[in-house]
Amino acid sequence: MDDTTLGPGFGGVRFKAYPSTAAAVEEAQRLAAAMTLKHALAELPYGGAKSVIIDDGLHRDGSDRQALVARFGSFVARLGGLYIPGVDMGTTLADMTLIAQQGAKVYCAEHDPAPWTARGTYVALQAGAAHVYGSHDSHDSQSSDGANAVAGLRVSVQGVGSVGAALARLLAAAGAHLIVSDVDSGRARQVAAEVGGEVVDPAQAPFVDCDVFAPCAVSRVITTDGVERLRCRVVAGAANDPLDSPEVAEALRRRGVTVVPDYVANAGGVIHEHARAMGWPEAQLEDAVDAIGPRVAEILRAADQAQEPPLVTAARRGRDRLRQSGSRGS
Ligand SMILES: NC(=O)c1ccc[n+]([C@@H]2O[C@H](COP(=O)([O-])OP(=O)(O)OC[C@H]3O[C@@H](n4cnc5c(N)ncnc54)[C@H](O)[C@@H]3O)[C@@H](O)[C@H]2O)c1
Repeated sequence: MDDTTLGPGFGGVRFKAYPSTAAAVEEAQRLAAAMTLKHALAELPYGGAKSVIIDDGLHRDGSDRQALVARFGSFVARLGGLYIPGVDMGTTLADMTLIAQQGAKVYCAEHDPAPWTARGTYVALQAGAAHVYGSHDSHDSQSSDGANAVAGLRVSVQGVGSVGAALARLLAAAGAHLIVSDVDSGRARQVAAEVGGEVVDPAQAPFVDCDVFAPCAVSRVITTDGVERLRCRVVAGAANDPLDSPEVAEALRRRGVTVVPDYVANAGGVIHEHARAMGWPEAQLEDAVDAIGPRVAEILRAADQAQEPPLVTAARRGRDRLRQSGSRGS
């Protein structure tokens, strides 16, 4: 749990192997802090939280996995609604149902948020591409028309799971050239065939010759050492926490690489969950997710003006919202 100023902590459950328990805890803390900012910037009534289940290789499938997820669910139930879990890398809708069966409130048990996360990431990527490369529509440099902003660009998508594959399809339909990668090489080949793209080694995904790098898998994929090796001018993807440190954000800015803040780009999924819980009509949900595009464009312009990384601008705006909301509540 990071912050509950705006409401109960809401954030996904990540099921993944870690080099140590400390590394798992650190990742959960960093991701929870990003969830706080994500909800604040998307104007949602939730706090920031995240959880990880450490994959020890013994509980990946079948009844062993079910027992582990159920145990996790009992723990969440004891928190009495303070934490609302949802899906994240490595967890499924079935896992959320199992957690709910232990008495916990969950999101994502009935509807997969991934298509909405992909849609939001897509409009965020368009906004990043329009900001750096301009829109192909000369009348409106802030055009939200994806075909105009991304047509002809080379986009490297790292991780073509639920979100990455959907994003790749949207980009291909808009005329982008796709370079796809995944540690599951069969999946990478399948998606590449579908979108008419090429496959590269996942470790090389950030460094291939491309205009946009879209991290859609694990966290902290761009490190200080990697900054000089990037060839794109835009980083915009769904992966949470893609930069290794704040220093990397500043180094990228100095190098002329625009990083679209991850927690602004990938908010489509949480907006979708809130919309379902509130019974919003489809058009209201679509509008709220598509509003990510103009929000990103605005943050990028403000960051340029302030000569700071967009992540710094976005974090300040998120904290301002928390402060305003905290003082209204007191
Ligand atoms: N699902 C959502 O709605 C949602 C919402 C917000 C943020 N995100 C973030 O987006 C990212 C992807 O989420 P997802 O739901 O698509 O997960 P997923 O588990 O469906 O897909 C992840 C994919 O990445 C691949 N992968 C794992 N490690 C990799 C590596 N080192 N290099 C390349 N590929 C690798 C996996 O094989 C898999 O195909 C995660 O960082 C997640 O936290 C997802």
